[in-house]
Amino acid sequence: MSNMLQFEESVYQLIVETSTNLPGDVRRAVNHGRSLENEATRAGLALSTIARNIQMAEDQISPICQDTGMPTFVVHTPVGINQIELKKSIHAAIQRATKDGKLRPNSVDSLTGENTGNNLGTGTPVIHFEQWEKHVIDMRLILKGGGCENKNIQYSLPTELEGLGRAGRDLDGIRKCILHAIYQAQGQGCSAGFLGIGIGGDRTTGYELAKQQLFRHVDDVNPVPELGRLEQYILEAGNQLGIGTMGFGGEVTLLGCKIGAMNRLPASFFVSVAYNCWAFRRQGIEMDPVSGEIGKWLYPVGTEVPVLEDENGPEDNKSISSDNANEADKQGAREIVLRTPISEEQIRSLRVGDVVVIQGEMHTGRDALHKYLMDHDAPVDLNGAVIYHCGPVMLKDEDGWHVKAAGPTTSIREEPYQGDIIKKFGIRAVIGKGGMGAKTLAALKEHGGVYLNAIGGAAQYYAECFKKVNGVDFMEFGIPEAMWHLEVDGFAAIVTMDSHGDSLHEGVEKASREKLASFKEVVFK
Ligand SMILES: O=C(O)C[C@H](O)C(=O)O
Ligand code: SF4
Repeated sequence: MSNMLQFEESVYQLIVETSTNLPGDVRRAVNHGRSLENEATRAGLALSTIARNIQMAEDQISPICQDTGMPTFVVHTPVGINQIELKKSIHAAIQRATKDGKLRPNSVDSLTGENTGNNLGTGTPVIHFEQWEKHVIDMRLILKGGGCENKNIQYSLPTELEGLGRAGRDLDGIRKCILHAIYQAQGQGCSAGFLGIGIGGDRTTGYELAKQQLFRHVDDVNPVPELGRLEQYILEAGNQLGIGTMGFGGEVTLLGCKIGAMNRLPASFFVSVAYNCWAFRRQGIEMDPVSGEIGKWLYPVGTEVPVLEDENGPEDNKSISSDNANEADKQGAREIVLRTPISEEQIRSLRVGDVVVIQGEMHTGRDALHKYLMDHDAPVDLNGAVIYHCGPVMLKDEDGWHVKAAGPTTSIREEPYQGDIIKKFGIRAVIGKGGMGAKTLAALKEHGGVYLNAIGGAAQYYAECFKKVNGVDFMEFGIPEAMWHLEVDGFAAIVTMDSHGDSLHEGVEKASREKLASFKEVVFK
C-alpha cells in the first residue's frame, strides 16, 4: 500500500461524516415521520428537537449523539490489497477521531471496567473484511449506540409471545416476532427507530444478517417480493402500536424496516432483530486502492437533505425548550423553571406532562456511579440535586473541560439502584430517557422526586445548555461514567413520572400491549 496517510485521512473523513452528518436517506425518513406527527404533541415536539439537533451536529461538525457506538466497518477490497495495513489505517483514524471529540471513548474492559480512552481494545473496533473482484475499496461504517443495541432481540421459533400467542416457523410467525420486538423496545432505543431483521442462520450469523440489513438504503425495495410485503406491513402495523417518538405515544414509532433471509439448520429457526435508534449513523466510501482517496460517498450525504423547514435556521424551529411555552400550553402542560437545589414543595407541585426548565448545577451519573453510591458517600452534597443519566463527550483544552455532546442515556439500567439512591442522598430530580420502573416510581412518591424525560440522542441540543464545567469526580470510571458537575442554563425536559404515582411510561406501555394483542390474527397465510 503506497499511501498510508491518505488511507488514514479518508477513513477519518468517513468517521467524522458518519458521526456528525446524518445521511440523506435517513433524514428523508425523519422528515416523513415528522409530517405524520402532530407538531403540538409531545412526540411532535420531540421530533422537532431531533431535527434541530441533526442540523446543529452538521453545522458544528460534532457528534449527533454522544454515544458514538461500536464502530463497525464492512470493507470489500480488491484481490491483493493488504488488509493488515488497511486495518492499521482504520485504527489510526479511530484514535484521531476520538482525540478530536468526534467519537466518545467507548471501549471498556469487561472485567476491570477500565476505559481504554482511544476506542481501541479487544474486539473494538469491529472490522469485517471481504474480497471482491472489483477494482475499488468499498468501506462502510455504522455507529450503533449501546441503548438501541440493548433492545436487539432474538427469537427462536416456535415460541409463545405475550399478547400475540403462538409464533410458528412461517412468515406469520416471523411477523409476530417483529411486532413483539417493537413493543418490547418501547421508547428505550430512542424511537422512532429502524429495524434490521435477519431470518435464519445460527445465533451469530442471524444477528449479523440483521445488522447487514441496516446497510441497505432506507428507500430501497426488497428484491424478495414476500419480504418486501412484510417490510411494508411492519412499517404500517408497527406505527399503530402508538409508542411514538421516545415512547411519548404517537403516530411514529418506526421509520424503516429491512428484512433479509438466509438458510438455517433443520433444528433452528431464528428471527434476529437489530434495533437502531433514529440516530441511524452509517455511511460509506469508495476508495482508490492505490492513492487511498475517496472516489464517492455510498449513501446520500446529509447536507443535501434539509431537516429544518424554515430558512431562519435552528433558532426558529419549534422544539422542547424554554422559548415554546405556547406549544406546551396546547397540550395543557405548564412550563416551570426550577433552580437547584430544588425543594420538596416545588417537586410536589409538578405533574406528568409539565415541561421543566432547569437552572443551576446538575451532576451526571450512570451505571458505575449508581453502583458505587449504593455503599459509599457522594463526593458532593446531593440534597435537592438533579442527577442526569448521561455519558457526555468531553474535551479538555487550556481553559479546562468542555461539553461536546451530552444527551441522556437509557435510565432503566439504574432501576435496581435509583430508588435507594434518591432516598439516601435527598435527590429531587432524575433526568434520563425511556422512563423507569415501579421501584423508582414508589421512591419518587415517598421522598418527593420527579423523573424528567429528555430527548434521547439530542446531544448537541443539550450540550448548548451547559455553560460551565464546575468539576469532575471519578475520572477513573472513564469519561462517559465519571460524575461531571455541570452548570446549566435552560435545560428543558418533560415530567414523565411524578411524585403522585403517575407515570406516562406505564400508560404508553399498557396501551401498546393492548394494541399488540389486536395483531394476533393470521395475516400471512
Ligand atoms: O451511552 C449512552 O450515552 C447512551 C446509550 O446509547 C443509550 O441509548 O442509553
Ligand atoms: S442515546 Fe439514543 S440516539 Fe444515542 S445511541 Fe443511544 S439509542 Fe441511539
